[in-house]
Amino acid sequence: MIRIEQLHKKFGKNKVLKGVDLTISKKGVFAILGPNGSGKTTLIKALLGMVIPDSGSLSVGDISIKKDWKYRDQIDYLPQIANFPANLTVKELISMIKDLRNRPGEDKKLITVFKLEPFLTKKLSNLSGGTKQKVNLVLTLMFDSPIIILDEPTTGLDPIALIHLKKIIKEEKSKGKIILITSHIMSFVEEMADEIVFLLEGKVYFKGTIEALKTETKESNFEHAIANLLTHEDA
Ligand SMILES: Nc1ncnc2c1ncn2[C@@H]1O[C@H](COP(=O)(O)OP(=O)(O)OP(=O)(O)O)[C@@H](O)[C@H]1O
Repeated sequence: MIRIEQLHKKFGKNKVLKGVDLTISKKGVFAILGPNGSGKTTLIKALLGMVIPDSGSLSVGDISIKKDWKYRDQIDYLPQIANFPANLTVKELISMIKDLRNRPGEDKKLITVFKLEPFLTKKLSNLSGGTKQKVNLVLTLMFDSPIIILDEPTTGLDPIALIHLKKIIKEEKSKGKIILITSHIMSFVEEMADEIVFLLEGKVYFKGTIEALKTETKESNFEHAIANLLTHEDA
């Protein structure tokens, strides 16, 4: 259960979140969408305690974020840009993250799925972008937490890795988890998301299923339905 009420956040004069209300009470995949700079990452970071809101309340699993930081242990988070320590090997990084989280972590299956064995002893600075993203995914998905937050998970992935990622997301969903995803790849969103949360002008402009969005915008095509929301902004 995630509950966000009247969340406000500005950076200097830039008011990014202007009263976001969002409740997610059931399992499923929720796509946080919105144009560049609409505050998707800021919202996610607020949920993780990495951005301190100016006002509003956030709770995860009935625990208010302000009162107790232990809630973070329930969340597995994939950052949009992973800044890995350049001189560590993949193996060293995986073991460091396990130590930091003080949890065992099921990395072996993920390493096999993403074919990372040949890279385990390689330094992170020597990996390609897509391989780094696969490592990023292993670090996130190895801990079986009830909430998963993936910020642009498809970045740099080849088609085979993408198929595996989609399979993993579906498996995690079937375990009853809440999965939040941001992505600009509409085909990925359409295939994966149970609900869309569309941020615009600092608020949740639309929340509902893809079918509901299509009905509301009178568009049978998902990409056009999203574009329709944006056209309304310009109007
Ligand atoms: N630490 C920060 N300091 C100053 N401004 C920031 C900071 N973080 C984000 N912003 C600004 O807040 C706004 C929202 O950024 P955010 O990264 O949340 O958007 P986004 O919806 O995730 O965008 P994108 O789709 O491009 O990833 C942008 O104008 C950004 O420049």
